[in-house]
Amino acid sequence: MMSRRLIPASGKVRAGLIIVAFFLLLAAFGPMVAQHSPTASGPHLLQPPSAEHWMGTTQLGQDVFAQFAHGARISLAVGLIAAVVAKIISILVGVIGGYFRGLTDEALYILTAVFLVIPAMPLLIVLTGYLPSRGVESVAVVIAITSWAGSARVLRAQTLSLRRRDFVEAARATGESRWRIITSEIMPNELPLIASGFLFSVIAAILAEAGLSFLGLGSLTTTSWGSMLYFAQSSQAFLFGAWWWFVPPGLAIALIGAGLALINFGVDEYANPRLRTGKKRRDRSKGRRAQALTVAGSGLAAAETVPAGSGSAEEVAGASTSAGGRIGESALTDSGDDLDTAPAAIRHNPVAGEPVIEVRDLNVEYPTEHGVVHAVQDVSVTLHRGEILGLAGESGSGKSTLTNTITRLLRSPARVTGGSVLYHRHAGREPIDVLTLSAPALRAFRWAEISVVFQSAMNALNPVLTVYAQFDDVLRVHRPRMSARERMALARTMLEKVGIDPDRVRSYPHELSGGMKQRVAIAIALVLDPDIIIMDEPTTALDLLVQREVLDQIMSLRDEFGFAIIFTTHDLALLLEIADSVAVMRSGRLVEYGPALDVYRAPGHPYTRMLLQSLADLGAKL
Ligand SMILES: Nc1ncnc2c1ncn2[C@@H]1O[C@H](COP(=O)(O)OP(=O)(O)OP(=O)(O)O)[C@@H](O)[C@H]1O
Repeated sequence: MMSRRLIPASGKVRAGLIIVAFFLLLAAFGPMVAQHSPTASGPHLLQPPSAEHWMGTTQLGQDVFAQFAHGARISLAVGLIAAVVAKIISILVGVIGGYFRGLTDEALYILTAVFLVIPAMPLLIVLTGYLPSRGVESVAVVIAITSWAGSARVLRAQTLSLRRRDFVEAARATGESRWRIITSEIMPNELPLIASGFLFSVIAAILAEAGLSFLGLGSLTTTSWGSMLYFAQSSQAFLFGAWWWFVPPGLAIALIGAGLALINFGVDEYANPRLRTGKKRRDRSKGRRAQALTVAGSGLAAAETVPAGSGSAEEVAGASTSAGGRIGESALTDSGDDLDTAPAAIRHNPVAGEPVIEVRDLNVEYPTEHGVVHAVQDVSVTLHRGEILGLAGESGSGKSTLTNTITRLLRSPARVTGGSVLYHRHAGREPIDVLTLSAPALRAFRWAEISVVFQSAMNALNPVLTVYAQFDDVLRVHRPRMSARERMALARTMLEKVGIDPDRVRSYPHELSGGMKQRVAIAIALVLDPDIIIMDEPTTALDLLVQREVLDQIMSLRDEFGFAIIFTTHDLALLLEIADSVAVMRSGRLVEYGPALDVYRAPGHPYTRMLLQSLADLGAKL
C-alpha cells in the first residue's frame, strides 16, 4: 500500500501532478500511438481534426498530433536537461562558495554577478547562433548556461546563513568532514529552494526553447512545441483560422507551467518535516521524569558505555567533590582595569582525578578594523577526569573563545597567539597538544574524546533530520563499521539513558519539547563515550523545572560515565551548586579559579565578590 506520506494532502499539488504526469505520458507513449510521421506530408492540407488526423493537419498536410506528441518529448527533454544542468551549476557555485568563503567564494561570486547582469535572452540568442549543431542536448546546455546564476545567488545567501547555525557548528564539532556537512547538514535544509528552483528552471527552459524556435533559432529538423508555433506563425495559420495547429502547443506550454507551479506548492510539505501532515504523534514522553539509568538490552550498549576514564565514575566524582586547599600561583595576571587593585584568587584545583585537559598560558585574539581584541589572555586551567568545571563571566568575557579553542572550533579571524591545550588520553603517557592536531586527527578527536552540548538544542539539532539521523551522522563518521541495526540500537539505548522513550528516535526536533531536545543533544554528545563534554549554557533556554531535571540528569550521567564537564554559564549561583571548581573570566582573563566552596566562602577577586553580593541581594540560597 502506498504510504500516506507519498500522497500529497493538497488538492493543488495533486492537480499539478496529474497535469505533469499527463504530459510525461504523452512524451513517452504519444509518438508510439501516433499513426503518422511528424514530418511526412500528406494529401489533406490544413484540415481540422478528424478521425484520421486527431488534431488536424498543417499546410503541408503533416499530422498535428504526431508533431504535438514528438514535440512534447523534445520540449520536456530540453526542459529537464537544462534544469538539471542549471541546478548542478548553481548548487556547485552557490553552496560551495557560500560554505568555503574566501577566494573561492569571491571568484564564484564575480562569475555569478557577470551572468546576472547580462540579459539572458540576448545571451541565449548569441550563444545559440554559435552552436555547431542545434540538437536537444546542445540547446538545453546553452539554456542552462544562461539561467543558473539567479538560483546560485539565492543558494549562496542561504548557505551563508546556514553555515553559522548551531547545528552546523555541532556537525563540525562531531568531526564530520566539510563535504559531509555540505551534503547532509546544509543541503537538506536547502531542499525547498533547490526543488522549487528546479521546477522553475524546467518551465523557464521550455519557454526559452519555444522562444528560440519561434525566432527560427531552434533546430528546424526536430519538432518541438516551439517549432510548431514557428511554422504555424510563418504559414499564417492564424489568418487561416487553423486554430488546431497553434492552440495545442501554446496551451501545452501554459498547462505545463501551471502544473509545475501547482507542484511547487507541495515542495515545502515534503522538504520541511514541520509541514507534513497526518503523522502527528503523541508526545508520549513529555513530562516524563528522567529515569534511573537502566540500559535496555543489548550487549552492544554495555560495550559502548564503559567509562574511558581511570577509576570508577563514583571514585572520580566522589574525589572531585571532596576537596579543599588552594593551589600556588599560576601564570595569571589581572587586567588593567579597576580590578588591578586586588590580585586574582588563584587556587589549587582539589579534584583527585588525573588531569584530562590542561590549558596553559592561552592567548587568543581577533584582529578587527578597530584594533585587536584580546579575547583570551594568559589563561591556564586544568580539567580533571570526572570534574565539573564551571566557567562564569559576563557576556564578552571570553568564555566561548576559550571553549572553542579547546575544541578547535574557532572561526576566522580568531588566532591563537600563544599557549597550549594538552589532552591526556592515557594517564602517564605524553599528552597531545590539541592546537597542533592535523585535520584527520582533529576529526577523530572531536566527539570521540570531546563533545559539545550547545545552548539551544532547537538550533543545535538539524530541523529536517530525525533524531536517529542525527545519531547516525556521528556514528557513520566515527564507527564506520557499525551496522545500521547496531546504530539504531545504540541510538535507542542512549535515548533511554537520558529518560526519553526510545521510539522517539524517529521523531523530528519540532516534535519534541525543549527539555527533550536538550536531552537528545546530551544523548548525542554521550554516544561515543567522550572524556570531556563542553556544555555551553545547556539549560538557559529551559524553564526552571525542566532546567532542574536536565541538571539532575547531567549529574547522574556524569556519575555513571565519568566524563568531565566544562559548564559555561552567566549564572554563578548555578555553578556554585553543581561545579567542583569554578573559573570566572573577565575581559579575557581568568580572575578567579578554584574549588566551588572556596570561591563561595572566600572569593579572592572584587569582581567575584560583587557577583556573590548581588546573589545575596537577590536572596539566593546556596
Ligand atoms: N569573530 C569575532 N571577531 C571579533 N571579535 C570577536 C569575535 N568573536 C568574539 N569576539 C570578541 O571576543 C571577546 C570574547 O567573546 P566571547 O564570545 O568569547 O565571549 P563570551 O564570554 O563567550 O560571551 P557570551 O557569554 O555572550 O557568549 C568579545 O570582546 C567579543 O567581542
